[in-house]
Amino acid sequence: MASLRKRTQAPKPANDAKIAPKKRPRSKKRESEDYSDTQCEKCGSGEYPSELLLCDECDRGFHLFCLRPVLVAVPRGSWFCPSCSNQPNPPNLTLVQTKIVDFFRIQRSSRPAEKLSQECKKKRRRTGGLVMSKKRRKLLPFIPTEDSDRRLEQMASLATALNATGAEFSNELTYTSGMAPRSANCATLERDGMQSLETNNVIYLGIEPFKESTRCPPTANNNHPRLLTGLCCFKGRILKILTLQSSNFTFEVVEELIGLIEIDIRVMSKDDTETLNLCKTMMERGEWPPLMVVFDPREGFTVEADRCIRDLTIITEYIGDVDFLKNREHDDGDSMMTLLTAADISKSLVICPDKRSNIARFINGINNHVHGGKKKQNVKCLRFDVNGECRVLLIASRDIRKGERLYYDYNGYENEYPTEHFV
Ligand SMILES: C[S@@+](CC[C@H](N)C(=O)[O-])C[C@H]1O[C@@H](n2cnc3c(N)ncnc32)[C@H](O)[C@@H]1O
Repeated sequence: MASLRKRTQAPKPANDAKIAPKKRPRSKKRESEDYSDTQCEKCGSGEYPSELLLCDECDRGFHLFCLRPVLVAVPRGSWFCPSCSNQPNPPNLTLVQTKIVDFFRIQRSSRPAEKLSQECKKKRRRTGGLVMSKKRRKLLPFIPTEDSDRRLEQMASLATALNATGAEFSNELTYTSGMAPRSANCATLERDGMQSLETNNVIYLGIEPFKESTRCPPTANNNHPRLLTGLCCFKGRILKILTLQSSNFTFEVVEELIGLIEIDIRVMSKDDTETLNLCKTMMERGEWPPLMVVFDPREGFTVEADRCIRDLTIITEYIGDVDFLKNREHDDGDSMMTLLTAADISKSLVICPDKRSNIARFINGINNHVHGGKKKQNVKCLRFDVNGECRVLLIASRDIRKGERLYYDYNGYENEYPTEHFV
C-alpha cells in the first residue's frame, strides 16, 4: 500500500501503515536497467535512494526533498523533472481582473458591501475591548481590506493559483457522486468527539496524567449524545471519555493523554456559527478575507496576510470534495485533510481539494522537526461539529502582521505528514 500522506488533526488510523516513499516504479522497458548509481541532480548525492525520484523522460534522479517546492510523496503516474516538464517556474501570475467577479461567482447584492463590513466591525466591537478569560473568547470574522481594487488583486492572486493547479473555486464542501454522500458526514461518528458549535463544551489538551473513574465534570454536556466519547478537562486534567452515562453522570477514563503539549481552550457557541456564516456571506458578496497568494521558489504557492489579522479570526474553511478515506489510500495528493475519524475506519472522511477548493489549500505548513518550527505557526486548524456535520476551519492563533506568511501545523496528534524538509 502506498503511503497515504495526508494532513490530519486526528489520531493515526490503526490500519494506515506508514511506508517510506519508494523509488519510482520504472516502466517495463527500463526494468532491466541498473539505477543503483543514480544521483540527485540538485545535490549530487546518491544517498537516500528511497527518496530519489526518476524523471520519466530523461531518467535523471531528484530527491523528493531537493525539488522546489518539496515533494512529500512519490507522484502516481508519470513524472517529469523541471527541465523536461513544460511548466513555467515560477508560474505566470497575471490574470485579467475583469473575469474575477465571474470566477468567484460574486453576487451583485442589493445590500451594499460596506453594510456587511459595518456588521462585521460591530460584531468585533462586541467581543473586542473586553478583558475576558481566555475560555470565553469568541471567534472573530475576518475584516476585508477596505480598498476594493486591492481586494480584486487578492482575488486575482487566488484565481491564478487555482488555475495553475487546475482546480475550480468552491467555498463549500462538495459531495459528488462516486464519493462520500453528504449523509456520511455525521459528526456523531467521530471517534474522539467533536466540539459542537451549539454547545458550551470546553476542550483542553494538556499534559497531566490521570487514571481513574470519576464523576462527570461540569464542562461535559450530559444532554449531548454526541459527546458519548471525547476529550474533556476535569480539574485541569485531560481525560479521554469512553462512556458517559447521562443517568448517573459517570464516565470511564480510557486513556490519559500525556504529551499533548498544546493547550487549546475553545468555547463554542451559536455566536461562532453566526460568525462563520457572516464570513461566508461576506465572501459571496466580494468582501474577501485580506489574504494574498504569492509564489515562493522554495515553498511553491503560499499565503500572506494583506492586513493585520487578530488572534482568533476565522481565516477560511478548508474546502474540497468529501471522500471516504478508504477511497484515497493510493492518492498522492499533498493537500488531503482529515474531516472525520470514525471508529469504523471505513466511515472516515477526508477533504480532497485537488478539483475544487479555496485559499485554504495554499496555506503552508511548519516544519515539525526543527527547533523553532512551531514559532512560525500563526494559524490553527480546528475541526468542529456544525449542525451535526464536521467542518474544518483555519483560525488565527495569534495576531498576524500585514505581510506575514501564514503557517499551520500539518500534523495534529501524530507526525504522519512528512515536514522534515520544509523551510
Ligand atoms: C497543501 S500544499 C500547500 C500549497 C503549496 N505550497 C502549493 O504550491 O500548492 C502542501 C505542499 O506545499 C509545500 N509546502 C508546504 N509548506 C512548506 C514549507 N514550509 N516549506 C516548503 N514547502 C512547503 C510542499 O510541497 C507540500 O507538499
